[in-house]
Amino acid sequence: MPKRTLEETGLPSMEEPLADTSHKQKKRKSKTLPDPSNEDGAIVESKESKAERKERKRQKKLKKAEKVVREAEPETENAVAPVTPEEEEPKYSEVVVDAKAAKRAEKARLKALKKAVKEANGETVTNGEAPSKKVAPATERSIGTSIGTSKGSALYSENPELTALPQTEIDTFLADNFISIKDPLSTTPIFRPILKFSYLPISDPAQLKPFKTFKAPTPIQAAVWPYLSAGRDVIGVAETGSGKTMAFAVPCVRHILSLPGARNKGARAVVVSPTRELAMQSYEQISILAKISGLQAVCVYGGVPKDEQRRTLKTADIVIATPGRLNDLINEGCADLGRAKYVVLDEADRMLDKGFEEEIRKIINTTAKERQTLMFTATWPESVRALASTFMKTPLRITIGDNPTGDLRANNRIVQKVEVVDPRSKEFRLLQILKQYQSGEQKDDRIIVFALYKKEATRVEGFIRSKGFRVAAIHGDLSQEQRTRSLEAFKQGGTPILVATDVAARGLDIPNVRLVLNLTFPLTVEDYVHRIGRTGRAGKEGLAITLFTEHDKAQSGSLINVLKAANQPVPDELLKFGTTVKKKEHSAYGAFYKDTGGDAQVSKKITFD
Ligand SMILES: Nc1ncnc2c1ncn2[C@@H]1O[C@H](COP(=O)(O)OP(=O)(O)OP(=O)(O)O)[C@@H](O)[C@H]1O
Repeated sequence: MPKRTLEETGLPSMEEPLADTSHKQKKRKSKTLPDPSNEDGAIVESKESKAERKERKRQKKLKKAEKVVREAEPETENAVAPVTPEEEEPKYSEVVVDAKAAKRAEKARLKALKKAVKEANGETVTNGEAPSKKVAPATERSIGTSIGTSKGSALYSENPELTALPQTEIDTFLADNFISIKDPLSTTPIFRPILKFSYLPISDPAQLKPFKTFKAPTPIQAAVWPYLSAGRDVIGVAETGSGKTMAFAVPCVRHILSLPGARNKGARAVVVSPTRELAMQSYEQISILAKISGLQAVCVYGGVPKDEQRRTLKTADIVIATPGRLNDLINEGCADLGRAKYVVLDEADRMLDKGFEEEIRKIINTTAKERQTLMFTATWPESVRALASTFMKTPLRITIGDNPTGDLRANNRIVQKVEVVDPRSKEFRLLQILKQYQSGEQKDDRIIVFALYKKEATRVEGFIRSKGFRVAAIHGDLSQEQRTRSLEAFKQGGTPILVATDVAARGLDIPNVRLVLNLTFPLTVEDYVHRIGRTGRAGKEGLAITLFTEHDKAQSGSLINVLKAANQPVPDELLKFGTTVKKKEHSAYGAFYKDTGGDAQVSKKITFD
């Protein structure tokens, strides 16, 4: 296994101009020769050479510190080649303009190195401050900004008001929201969560505009923003509807703004989404932030002509895309991601699953080597974890919810009802439920009915319409135009019922969906969690009804675990199908089985403003 280099740790490099004193060393030799003007021929040191001796000692110290860092770093399988600075990155020598400033900077660098060494050893660096069990003291946090950053990328310094908050407030926030931060570089969290929008490291207050209707950052936003701002690779796992899009969008814009060079000259960041509709939705949200800062975004997805996408790709700073069309455009030479250093996989477990994995690998291989890679999702099965790490550099995993191991959890504000039914009585029951939830004052309430197959969705849509309900459908047998029209009609309220396949299971953020009805159970329980996550979003309550038949019994164990973890009732008929959980299989990592006995731990409710 290759050893990690110091640059991979994000620590300042010995190769940087300030540390390069080899020319001085040569000079020193010539200056310490006997001085001909000195009669006894003794070696006389000039004032300058004293300074140089100091410099040599300092260099020795630095080397020693670097050695300790190297030895303290764990070996990782996904170690990558040292970062090569890009032409456009600022040269350290340009930043340091005079000798005094250079000295100061060098002193700070040495201090940072020492602290990083201690951190790498798992020691708490207190620097005179009271040590904390949960979040490192402020001085250490600011040192941490240099860890894991790609060269020249934006560094994060904590807002002084946040630094001044008592540690108890931080601890309470972390505990109340079940925020777990697993960092291979530090045993204690380096950064405090950004508890208020005003603590965000942004210079232009106009950038806070999109948040004016929100009370505070959601837990995932608060927890990931500092780390993403510091340039770290992050896996963010948080329940459906908890604001993950803004969690990666805000640091994305900040990252691009921190880069030198002109804007609107091509891709600096790329966000990959599994479905066209989700890509469009993320594009809309990201565009709002981007425009405020004079940045341009483009949405690249299949099923529509390429011309406009080709044209916009030439100038757009942020590319939001589905994998197939993006690869098409890369192959055509119309999408150049060579300077994209901020790479996001949204719905990451889906993107790493069979079918998408190859596409994703191709895309990531065309992005900048020294990129920052982010993965966000509400479900993080073991089957993709090892694969994910091959794309990332010492990633942190930030999990929201009382499942620090990243177990499957549904949103706790969703009431989940499971009815075990005879497959032949499903349509009858569907009709009963629609009548119950779409009568009188409730007639405009939004309901999503999930089917498994495209043909099934077409048939169910026709059946519902024949009973006099206003209904639209979204699935892969429809043209993109029809899909967009259906979704728009559902969002606007013209058709309150939407029949969908799993193309609509993930990510779609449609306000006030009253009920999600699973007419046919999905292929995986992860998909179940995403489907029901279309209701109960942004802190609201939701309802999901699932018709479960004997055909779905292979999933009963996993479903029972999800129900129990969310403190939901488990019908006896469901228990009869058994509690064995078949772990998801990945082509590269195989399957294994686990009998849980259905005793998943019960999770607690997380409050969400
Ligand atoms: N800080 C906040 N406070 C309140 N609402 C927010 C906040 N941030 C985002 N939201 C809103 O929460 C809703 C859900 O956000 P988003 O779609 O990003 O969720 P998500 O976590 O990505 O969900 P999913 O896992 O289903 O993709 C959106 O309507 C968004 O505008």
